[in-house]
Amino acid sequence: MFGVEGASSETTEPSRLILASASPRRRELLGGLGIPFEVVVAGVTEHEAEDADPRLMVAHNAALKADWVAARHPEAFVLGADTTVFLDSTVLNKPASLLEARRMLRRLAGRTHTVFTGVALRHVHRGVRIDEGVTSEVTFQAFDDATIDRYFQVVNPLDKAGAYGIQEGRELIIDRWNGSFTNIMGLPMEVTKQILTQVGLLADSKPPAASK
Ligand SMILES: Cc1cn([C@H]2C[C@H](O)[C@@H](COP(=O)(O)OP(=O)(O)OP(=O)(O)O)O2)c(=O)[nH]c1=O
Repeated sequence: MFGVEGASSETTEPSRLILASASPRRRELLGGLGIPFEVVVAGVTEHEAEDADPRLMVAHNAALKADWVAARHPEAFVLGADTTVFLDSTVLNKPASLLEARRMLRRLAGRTHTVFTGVALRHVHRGVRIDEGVTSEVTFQAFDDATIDRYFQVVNPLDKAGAYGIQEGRELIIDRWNGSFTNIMGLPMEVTKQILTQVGLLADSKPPAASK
């Protein structure tokens, strides 16, 4: 986890939550919490450079998406996130073509890389600005081009950072991972739950302390 800063204040305004993301994976993961939310996609251009610091890049992009939507919905909580893959000092974002996707998978094969996700929660009227970051490590099997062909038949790599999705077809390419699985999918739920609990959108799930 990296970079925590937050504040919240009580008002009588009813709480509304917006997910600032077009990602179906983030929608599905947040939906699993059982709290109502809407989706508004931010009209921003993300900063994506191969030589960027991945920690700063995902934090910047998550904040960019959340801030854009929060400025237009100042009465709502807005959650933004950004995910990237990092190997050998290089950021691997979404591939622009199947050829680039193939090159990314060849590069990741047989190696361990890091997945970074930045999460930002905003509420303009309540002065809430919370920024969090999570990393996980993923080790790929050593596979050949025939495996990449099979993988592309089950997974669309083009909308995914690093050209893969841990949630589908992982038996073909992934050996093991360390850390949050949902971080690798695009929204680390452990930290997301913690943030939403902090601002009162989610009930504290910790069992009450035993009384003597
Ligand atoms: C590494 C990895 C990434 N991904 C996805 C998560 C993200 O959707 C995507 C990274 O791109 P992002 O820019 O983080 O997200 P997005 O463009 O899909 O959605 P938005 O910006 O509107 O929030 O890669 C997986 O689904 N599985 C994986 O294993």
